[in-house]
Amino acid sequence: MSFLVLSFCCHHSLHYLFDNIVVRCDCKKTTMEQLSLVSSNKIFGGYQKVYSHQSSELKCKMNFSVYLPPQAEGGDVKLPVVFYLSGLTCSEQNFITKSGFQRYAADHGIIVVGPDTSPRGVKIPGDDDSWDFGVAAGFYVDATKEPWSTNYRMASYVNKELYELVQQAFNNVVDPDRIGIMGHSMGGHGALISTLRNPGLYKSVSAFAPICNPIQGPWGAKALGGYLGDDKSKWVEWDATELVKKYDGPPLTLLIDQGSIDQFYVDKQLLPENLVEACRSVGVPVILKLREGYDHSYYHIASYIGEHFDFHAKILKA
Ligand SMILES: N[C@@H](CCC(=O)N[C@@H](CS)C(=O)NCC(=O)O)C(=O)O
Repeated sequence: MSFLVLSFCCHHSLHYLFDNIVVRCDCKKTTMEQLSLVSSNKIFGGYQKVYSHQSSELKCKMNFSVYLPPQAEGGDVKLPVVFYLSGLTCSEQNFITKSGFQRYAADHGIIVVGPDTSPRGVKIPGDDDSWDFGVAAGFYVDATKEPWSTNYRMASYVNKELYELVQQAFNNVVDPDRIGIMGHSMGGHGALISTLRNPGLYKSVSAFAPICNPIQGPWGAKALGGYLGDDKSKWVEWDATELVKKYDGPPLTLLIDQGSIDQFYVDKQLLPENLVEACRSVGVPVILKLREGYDHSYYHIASYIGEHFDFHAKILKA
């Protein structure tokens, strides 16, 4: 069973232009010399690399992955970039070792960047007590509640620090006007809120089994309460279903991919139908693919990652 929902709207936002100018003026330049190469492996003609760097937003050392497709060799052509945000319990490794995305990134000539899922090694009491909060569960928000607010700033890390770093360190091959984002589960939600909160920053967005309406599910309530405090009026600012109702940026189509027997979908942690309903109510185009028999794992992602690269390539003109 699969179904498709499409509707259309067209908005423009001056905020985006203004925000972009502020972001670009506000940063220190990052060069390759400030990155340490952790690993480099040739795959499908390109190179899967992992770097580490000292993050100013998270105040700790972080790993991130970069796939440079064969088209990046020589450095004389500017390529699109797609960020990939992973889910709970993941590091930058899961996607690069399990999804097989490199075949499609190489076909289309797309650079792919994957951050870790939380600050690492900062040792906040209780940060590794559970798998759905703290370490490997940063939820791509900026925490405002102590003791998390100093380090747990994954939204600013991804959308400002890493976004700028990639453009600066790989400036010979990155086209700053063709940047998209995708993710899985917690990271699928991260991709959605990063796009909806920063209109125009990402030109294309897709998600596998995303948490779509975290204020309505147990994972979301635990994370948003923990990182933002008890005031639920603050939670809605980080909820994709709530944010889409207020979206006022460049035209966007959301691609959501959901396995039908995913335990977290069945348990109503993900709630994609709520997002589709919200998109419908405001005329934001959304495609929901329900994949019969697929679960929450990387077997689902590996099976459809090629379709997601086709989707991003079409929008980013790769
Ligand atoms: N640890 C959880 C599952 C966590 C989980 O499924 N994580 C997903 C993202 S939400 C994942 O990508 N796991 C890593 C992997 O499959 O490589 C459990 O035991 O129920």
